[in-house]
Amino acid sequence: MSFTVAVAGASGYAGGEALRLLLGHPEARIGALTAHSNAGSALGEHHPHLRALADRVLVPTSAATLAGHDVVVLGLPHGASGAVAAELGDDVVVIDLGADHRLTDAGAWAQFYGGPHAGSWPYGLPELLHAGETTAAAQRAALAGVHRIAVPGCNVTAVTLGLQPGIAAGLIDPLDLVAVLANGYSGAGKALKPHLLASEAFGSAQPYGVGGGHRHVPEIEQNLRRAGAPDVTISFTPTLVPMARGILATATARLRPGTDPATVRAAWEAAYADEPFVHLLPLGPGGAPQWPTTAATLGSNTALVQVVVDERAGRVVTVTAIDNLVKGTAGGALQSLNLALGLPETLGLTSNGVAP
Ligand SMILES: NC(=O)C1=CN([C@@H]2O[C@H](COP(=O)(O)OP(=O)(O)OC[C@H]3O[C@@H](n4cnc5c(N)ncnc54)[C@H](OP(=O)(O)O)[C@@H]3O)[C@@H](O)[C@H]2O)C=CC1
Ligand SMILES: CC(=O)N[C@@H](CCC(=O)OP(=O)(O)O)C(=O)O
Repeated sequence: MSFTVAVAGASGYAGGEALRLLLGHPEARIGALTAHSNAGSALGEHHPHLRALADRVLVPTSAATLAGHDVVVLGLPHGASGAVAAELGDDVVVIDLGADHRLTDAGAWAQFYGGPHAGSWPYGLPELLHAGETTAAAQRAALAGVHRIAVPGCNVTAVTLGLQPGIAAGLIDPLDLVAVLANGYSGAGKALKPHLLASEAFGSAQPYGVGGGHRHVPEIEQNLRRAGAPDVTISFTPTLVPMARGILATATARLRPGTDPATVRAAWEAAYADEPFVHLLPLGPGGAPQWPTTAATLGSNTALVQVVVDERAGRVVTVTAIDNLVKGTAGGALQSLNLALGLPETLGLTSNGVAP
C-alpha cells in the first residue's frame, strides 16, 4: 500500500530527518517539500546528505501546496501547524512534529505556550502505557486508522519511557519525580540563536528551561497521568551539551516503601520485553548494569533504557538514551504513521545505529 507524502518545514532539522527516513520507507512516495524563508531554494542547500532529493525546489508552505497527498508531515515552529492543519481535509493523514496538538488541557497550553489552543490529536507514542497495563496495547489501538497524529516532544519521549513502568506498576511516588537531561544542539532547531554559536557551545554545558517552566513539563505529566498517576509532579531540567544529536535522560523517583529491586526490574522488563524499539539493557555479570549512551542510538529509532535501585537514597534511577531526531521525532512519527496506515509498525525503521 504505497502513499504519497508532503513534508512541510523540509529545510529544518525535523523535516530533513523525516525525509531521510521516508527515503528508506518502501511504501513512501515523496511529493511536495515546503519551507518558509527558504522557499525557492533547492533542498540540497539545506540537507546536502539527502542526495536523492538534492535538486528538489522548496515551495511555500500553504494548504494549497500540501494538498493532494495521502500524508502530510508538519515540521513547523510551535503555533504554525494548527492553522495549516485546519485547512487540510479529513481524508489526509496529518502528522504534526511540533507541539500544537499534543496537550489535552487548554489551560496547560495557555500557561506553557500561549496563544490559541489548536486542540489535541491522537498521541504518537506507541509505547505509552495506559493505567493498568503492563504492555502498551491501548495506545497502539488508539493510533490504528487515525488521520491525525501529534508526535511527542523529544525530551518527553525519553523521560516517559524511563519512568512509566514504575508509575503503571505503582512502584514509585508520582509526586517525587526528578529528571535531568543532557541534550544535543539539533533539538533547538536550525534558527540562529546566540547561545548556539560554536564559540558559546563548544566545551560548555548550559542548563536551560530551569525551574519548572519548560514546555515539556505538562506533556510529561500528561503521559504519566495516563500511565496511572492521577496526581503527578516532575522537576525537569535539560542541559545543552556539545553534541549534535542525542538525549540522555536521567530520571529518578522515590521508591514505595518495601519494594525490592527484583520487583522494580520485573516491571521494566515486562513493559519493554516485546517492544521493537525500546530496549531495557541487561545487568551484566555480578549485576553490573550496562548503561545507555547517546552514541549507541544515533541514526536509529532505538530507546535504550536502564533502571537500578539506589537503596541508600530510597530511589529508582532510570537512564534513557535516544536520538532526538529519530525516536524523539521523525522515527517515532513514522512508527505511528505505520500504525495509522495499518502497515507493519517497524517498516522503514531500524534499531541499528551509526557508530563510532
Ligand atoms: N529538532 C528536534 O529535535 C525536534 C523538533 N521538533 C519540532 O519540530 C518542529 C520543527 O523543528 P526543527 O526542524 O528543529 O526547526 P528548524 O528551525 O530546524 O526548522 C523549522 C522549519 O519551519 C520553517 N518555518 C520557520 N518559520 C515558519 C513559519 N512562520 N511558518 C511556516 N514555516 C516556518 C522553516 O523554514 P525556513 O527554513 O524556510 O525558514 C523550517 O523549514 C518544531 O515544532 C519542533 O519543536 C520536535 C521534536 C524534536
Ligand atoms: C536542545 C533543545 O533546545 N531541545 C528542545 C527540544 C525540542 C523538542 O523536543 O521539540 P518540541 O519543541 O517540538 O517540543 C527543548 O528542550 O526545548
